Amino acid sequence: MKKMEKKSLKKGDLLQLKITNLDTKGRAYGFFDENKIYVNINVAENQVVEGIFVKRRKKFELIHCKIINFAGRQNAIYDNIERQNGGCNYQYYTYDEQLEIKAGHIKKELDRIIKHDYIFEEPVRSVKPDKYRNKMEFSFGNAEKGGPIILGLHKQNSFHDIVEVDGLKLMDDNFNKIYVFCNEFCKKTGFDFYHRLDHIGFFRNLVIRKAEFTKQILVNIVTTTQISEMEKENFQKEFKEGLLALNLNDGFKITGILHTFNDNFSDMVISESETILYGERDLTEEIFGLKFKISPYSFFQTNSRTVEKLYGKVLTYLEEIENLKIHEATVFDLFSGTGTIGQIVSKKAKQVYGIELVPEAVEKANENAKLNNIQNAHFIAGDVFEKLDEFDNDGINPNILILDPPRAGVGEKTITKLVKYDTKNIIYVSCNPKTLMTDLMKFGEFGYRLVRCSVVDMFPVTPHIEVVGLLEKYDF
Ligand SMILES: C[S@@+](CC[C@H](N)C(=O)[O-])C[C@H]1O[C@@H](n2cnc3c(N)ncnc32)[C@H](O)[C@@H]1O
Repeated sequence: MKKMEKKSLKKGDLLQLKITNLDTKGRAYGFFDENKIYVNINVAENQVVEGIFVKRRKKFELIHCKIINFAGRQNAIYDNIERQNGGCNYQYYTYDEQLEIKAGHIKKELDRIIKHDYIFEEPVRSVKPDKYRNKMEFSFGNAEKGGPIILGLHKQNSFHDIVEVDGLKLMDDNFNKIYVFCNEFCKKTGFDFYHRLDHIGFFRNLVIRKAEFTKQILVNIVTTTQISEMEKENFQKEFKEGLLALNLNDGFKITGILHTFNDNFSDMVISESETILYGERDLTEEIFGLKFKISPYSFFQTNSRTVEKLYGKVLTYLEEIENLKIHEATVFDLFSGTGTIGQIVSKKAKQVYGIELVPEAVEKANENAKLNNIQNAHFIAGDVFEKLDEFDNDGINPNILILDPPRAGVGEKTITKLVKYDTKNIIYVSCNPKTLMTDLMKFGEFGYRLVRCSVVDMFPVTPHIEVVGLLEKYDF
């Protein structure tokens, strides 16, 4: 490898770097003169990358990278080399390697903060290592400033640039067909994409969701209202007809087409108003023998086939808690989304109460409970921290807490409130190891410690992984 003298390493230099490892966020790095240098493409250990050396936010980085030595991993390519998007950080690793590395990261982090014995179980594999996503959210934009409109994902490490993703292996063949159609269709309309800086333009996002087990697909096109009535009618008609003419595989059908309008300045996919162009607005998924209506904007785990393993783990931990008479227990399902965990658990427990921030998800949770003939699960809308007081006022106390917070974690303020229930056990489902660690430390201050945990790989090829932990209160 061509090496540079330490003193000559300066901004703009061309450098060749052998990759040492991937960090917990899936970013690859190597060392040059004992300095850690990150690269801005997806690569694996021992591969050699060539790029331009820069210093950004106190970090050393190589940009405009290309791989010049694949270290025998060339055949493991998961996504197009040039594209580098979709979060496919582990695209050069075999599935076994991915799982080992990701589980290893979690174990290392836990060992850093936990000084007692705990059980770290065998990692739970994703049912499918690719084509597993049940939701894809694309953006309209251009590949480079001034370029023509395209539909795709944001290029890795770029706020503005979009890359086309035909063939991305995170999505299945039906999603790809729909994506390709929409990408071509938008180009033919002659309408521009929404430009964030001057707030002008029409196309914003495309969201495709599916219910894996009932074979339903919802296509949701998100635009501004910057279009005349006549243009809108034509657009909607042709868009709908084009989608319905697609020949989908494996018995899947488009059961809903939605046109969402969003004139908000925020970059999030927000619905200010909607028109249903075809069929149903909601999807209905079936897991654990229960039906779940999912509205276009409510949370649902993105890997449907592995979700039973994740929730199954919660159920197993619950059933195996010593001295918990589960049939007599009141369970709090906090951060409950569409009420999936609460309803699955309700078959075992006496009562289940859920709290969820998104009112539409709560509406669906209660509707789903009715649909499934479940009478002992109730969901309320609001912030967990605030809404717990309502249960207190009604004299409702949990025997066990199940927490499945968003990436931000549970947080100190809410934990301080939760520990007052003095439950012997807490089950914590985490999608973000960083906030899991801070929350575990906080729970630790109140006498709770992790007794066992399991990582469940819901997101192959990406750096993300779910962790299910069982906490127990011990006597000081
Ligand atoms: C990881 S999801 C879990 C959802 C559900 N348990 C499931 O598996 O489908 C986290 C949920 O927490 C909700 N949420 C975020 N912040 C919240 C808060 N402060 N209070 C209540 N719910 C919140 C989100 O809307 C989201 O539905």
